[in-house]
Amino acid sequence: MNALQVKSLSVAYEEKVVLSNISLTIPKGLITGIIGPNGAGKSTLIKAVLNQLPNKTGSVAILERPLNPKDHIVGYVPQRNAVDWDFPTNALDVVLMGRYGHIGVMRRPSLRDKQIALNCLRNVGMEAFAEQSIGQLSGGQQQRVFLARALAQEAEVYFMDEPFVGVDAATERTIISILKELKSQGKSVFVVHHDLQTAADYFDWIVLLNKTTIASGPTEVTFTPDNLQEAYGGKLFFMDQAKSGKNDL
Ligand SMILES: Nc1ncnc2c1ncn2[C@@H]1O[C@H](COP(=O)(O)OP(=O)(O)OP(=O)(O)O)[C@@H](O)[C@H]1O
Repeated sequence: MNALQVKSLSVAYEEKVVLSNISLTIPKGLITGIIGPNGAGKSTLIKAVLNQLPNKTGSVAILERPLNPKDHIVGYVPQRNAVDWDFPTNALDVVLMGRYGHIGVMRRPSLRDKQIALNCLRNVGMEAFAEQSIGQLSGGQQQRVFLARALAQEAEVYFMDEPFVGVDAATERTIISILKELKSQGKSVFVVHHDLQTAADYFDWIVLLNKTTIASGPTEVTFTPDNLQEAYGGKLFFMDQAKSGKNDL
């Protein structure tokens, strides 16, 4: 079964076309990295797949079906800077929002929902911060809370937009081990990622993007100097520089 199938997807913001003729077929049960330079359209691709953008053509299927908001099969972790962290709420309530797909926005969460939410906070090492205002958490702690919210959705396919940005090494390890745990449960995870040094370790499958698809396939096939050169153009360096860490593109 395929986790994601995209056919001839194009997206424009007003007149400006930012994604052109994207076609992808990605099997279920993998951790996929979506990689490309700034402005390549990585976030736009996720938003288009999640039906959040009006101006698109082409088709998208998740687990072989068009996205149906009532299915709750998709979990989303937005970019951290896309979230209003001054919103007056605590960490537990943010995680409970992940349950709304199951309980409905008008109903009160049950004890079981609260237990699931607390469990998810525990999984990301944030149980002790359940009652803390989200605005008072550090960037990495906020990211962990958002990951917990996605876990609370109990989705089948996860889309995460740069979950490793601004987090320390311990948080990064926590996040990657959670992604691997999701994979071991047969779930599929899509991650927008910038760090080429870790990409080959983290991902089973890589989509290289620059306004259109440069490559999509198993990491060992797609993550090659030629494909990276094509995706990053003149901004690219050499693979051995990627390995030495001089890769912050
Ligand atoms: N709401 C918007 N209105 C108009 N243009 C937009 C909007 N959002 C993104 N764009 C443009 O679309 C293009 C793709 O942006 P997008 O954020 O998808 O790229 P990205 O690959 O995720 O970039 P980054 O790595 O910098 O986060 C960029 O040129 C950006 O300026």
